[in-house]
Parts: sequence; structure tokens; C-alpha cells
Amino acid sequence: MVRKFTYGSLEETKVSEHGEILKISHEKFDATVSTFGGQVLSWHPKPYSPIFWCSSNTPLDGSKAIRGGIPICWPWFGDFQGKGNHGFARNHAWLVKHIKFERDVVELVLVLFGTELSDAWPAGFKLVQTLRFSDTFSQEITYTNIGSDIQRFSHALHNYFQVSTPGQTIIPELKEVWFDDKISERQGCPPQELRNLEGPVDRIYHFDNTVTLIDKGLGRAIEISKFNAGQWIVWNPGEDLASTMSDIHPGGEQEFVCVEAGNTNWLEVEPEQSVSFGQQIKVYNL
Ligand SMILES: O=P(O)(O)OC[C@H]1O[C@@H](O)[C@H](O)[C@@H](O)[C@@H]1O
Repeated sequence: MVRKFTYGSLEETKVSEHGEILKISHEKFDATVSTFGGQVLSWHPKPYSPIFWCSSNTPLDGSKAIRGGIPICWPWFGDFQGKGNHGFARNHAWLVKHIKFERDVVELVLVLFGTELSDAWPAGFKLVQTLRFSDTFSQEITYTNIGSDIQRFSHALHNYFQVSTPGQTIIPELKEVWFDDKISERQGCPPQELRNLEGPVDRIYHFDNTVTLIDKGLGRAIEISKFNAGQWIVWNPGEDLASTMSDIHPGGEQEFVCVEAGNTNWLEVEPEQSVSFGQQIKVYNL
């Protein structure tokens, strides 16, 4: 179904019983969002080329988390009690609360709530996600603890950025930052500059400030700021690991770099309290 608005249109396509793909067309940008996972799949602010990468081999039918765009890792980052990587928010269908088309921006609000969605994390919760697509992009998620006990959670907005090739990209702000190296399992590593982001790389940097993904091949910079998130996670699997991952199309690891805005340590939330976290993304030519 296609709905027309003054400044653009929305095409809704049901892909399975688990969700729909929402295709937003606006004079200034295009974007795609999957209700399964509440996941941004693309954002294409004109005249730049598309900002996010999405695998051509990833199923969109709800059978597993979608590999691409911005998977939402919540209520935990990484593994937790052997209950799977990155929590369950990316594996459930979110509801569309509202969509608003304006002259310069499209705002989309999605909601996920429930109790006992995982044995490891059975508490009642509500997540409200506000996406604002424009010539910039912003994403904010508010978590409300609707249970009667204090809850802990961690999170990451797992951005898959489309790049010319990881070997042509750098993040200058991280060269003097301490990090945990997930590959060697060493924590608290002193700053060590990467020549480029060619994989395998899997690091958690402890840094609050804005970072810039410089892509010399595309001649483009992506500036990412975050709030209520103390870490940046930089990940690319490299060829050997990627070749074992059926949801990365052949050679796909040469097309993206993940720069994730996260909080990999637990945060605590009192009953009936809310906590928000999010990010803002800007693009410019070098
Ligand atoms: O395959 P998943 O669960 O989407 O995770 C992908 C990667 O996500 C990154 O955030 C982690 O640091 C990596 O260790 C992990 O491999």
C-alpha cells in the first residue's frame, strides 16, 4: 500500500507475519525501516550515496536478526548467560505508533513492549524509538522499566556503514583512546592507532565524544554523536570470519564498517523510571 503526503510517500510491504518494510520517499532523502527489529535498513540523503549497508543475503522474514542498517542491541550487548548475542529487541516485531511527514523531516515512532521475552531477562519493559530522517539523522530510544524490581541493561545502536572499502577508512578521534580488544580478549589496552579499518577488527573504545568515519575512497565523512552511551564499538569480521557467516553476501565484508554507539557496561533503572539513549548522524564531502 502506498500513502501520499504533501512532502513524500510511504510504501508499506508486508514481508511475513513478523513485520513490514516501510519505504519512505521524500524530496530530500529516501529511507527504509523494518518493523521486525524496529530496524533502520537504509537512509539516503540526497545528493550523497546511501549511508547504511545491508547484506543481500540477510533474510527479512523474521527468521533471524537482519544483518544491515542499524540493528538494536538491547537489553544486552554481546553474549549474556549463553542466551544469544545482543539481546532480543532486534528479533521482535515493533509497532508503528506514528509517522509524520514535514517539509524537511520525516519522524517515525516505533514501540516494543512486553514481559518474559527472554528467560535471561524476563522483566516488563517498554521501548519507544523515535527516528528523524532529514539531511541529518537522529535516533532516540527511551526504555521504561514497567516491572517492580531494579533492572540492568546494556545496549548498542549497531550501525553498518556503507564504505568504499574498509582499507580506505579511518576514525581519527579514536587513535588516542583506550580500548578492549574482543579478538585477543584483552581489556584495557592502551591507545594503538589502526592504519585503517580492514578486518578482522573488534574493539570497544571507551569514549564519550563524537567520532568521524572518514572514507577516502568515497570522499565522504560520516560524523556520529551519541548520548548516554560511553563506548564506540568498531567491528569488521574480515574475510575468514565473514566467509563462515551465511547472512553476509560474498565479499560483503569489503563494503561495510560497523561503528556502534553503545553502552557495554550495565546501567540500572528503578521501577517506573525511564532512561533514554541515542545518536545523531551527519554527512559531508571531504
Ligand atoms: O553476529 P552478530 O550477533 O550480529 O554480532 C556481530 C558483531 O557485533 C559486534 O558488536 C561485536 O563486537 C562482535 O563481536 C560481533 O561479532
